[in-house]
Amino acid sequence: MNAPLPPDRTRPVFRTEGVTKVYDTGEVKVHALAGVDLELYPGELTVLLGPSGSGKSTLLNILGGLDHVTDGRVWFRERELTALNDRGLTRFRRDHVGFVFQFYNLVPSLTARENVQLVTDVAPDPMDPAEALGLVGLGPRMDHFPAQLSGGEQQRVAIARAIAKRPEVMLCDEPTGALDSRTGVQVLEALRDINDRFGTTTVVITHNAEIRRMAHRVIWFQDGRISRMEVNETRLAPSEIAW
Ligand SMILES: Nc1ncnc2c1ncn2[C@@H]1O[C@H](COP(=O)(O)OP(=O)(O)OP(=O)(O)O)[C@@H](O)[C@H]1O
Repeated sequence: MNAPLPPDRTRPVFRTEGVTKVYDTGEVKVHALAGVDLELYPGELTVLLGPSGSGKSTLLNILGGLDHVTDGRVWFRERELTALNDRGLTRFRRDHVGFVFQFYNLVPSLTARENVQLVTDVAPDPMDPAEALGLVGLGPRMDHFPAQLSGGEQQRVAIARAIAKRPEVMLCDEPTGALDSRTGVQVLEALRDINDRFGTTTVVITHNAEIRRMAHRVIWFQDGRISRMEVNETRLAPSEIAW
């Protein structure tokens, strides 16, 4: 494998302009995002940090086409996501985005391979499920059911499911949140490996500040705004990160 190229910062994959999100629950209005201007670049692995409620998940859901902005605009390459209807957003998600959440959302009655196959059956240019599971180190466990796998292994099945459709972006919300540090490191290694191999633009939300050391870029949120950004001159491998 050739050494992965550094992110190309001339042509963003995502661009947001003045994104705000207000949740109006009747009695109270919650300002989840209060004007976010951001660019994310091809091949970049970005870690989002910030206190609980600072807007990280809201932004990730908007980038992934799972939620709508209240104001502002979002582009995926040349396409304006904020101009798409629900059907357009569904197609965007299906064709371009792999999601990984804190809880793995695997179907318990299906094996690892069958869980991945749910996605590969409907994707235009998928990997073989066995290949995707091999990439996350689960080749030998392909025919096991979720209940026969550890939390870290189940999360790696979820990652295999997300990458099997060869998405350009991976959006990961607390992917290690339910895991101990040893299994968490294996999950981060799988994400880093996918990012290195395929140049998949990857966003990882975490509460664990140490994880920022594996990122190309770290973005801090505070009160619905970006409060700080930092490019890592040197990155650590997940195995060098301890928490
Ligand atoms: N569906 C919703 N309805 C009302 N308020 C919401 C909804 N979703 C999120 N919020 C509020 O929006 C704000 C931002 O939430 P968000 O989940 O984006 O924060 P976060 O930084 O990801 O937090 P955490 O780290 O705890 O996951 C919070 O005040 C939250 O309570």
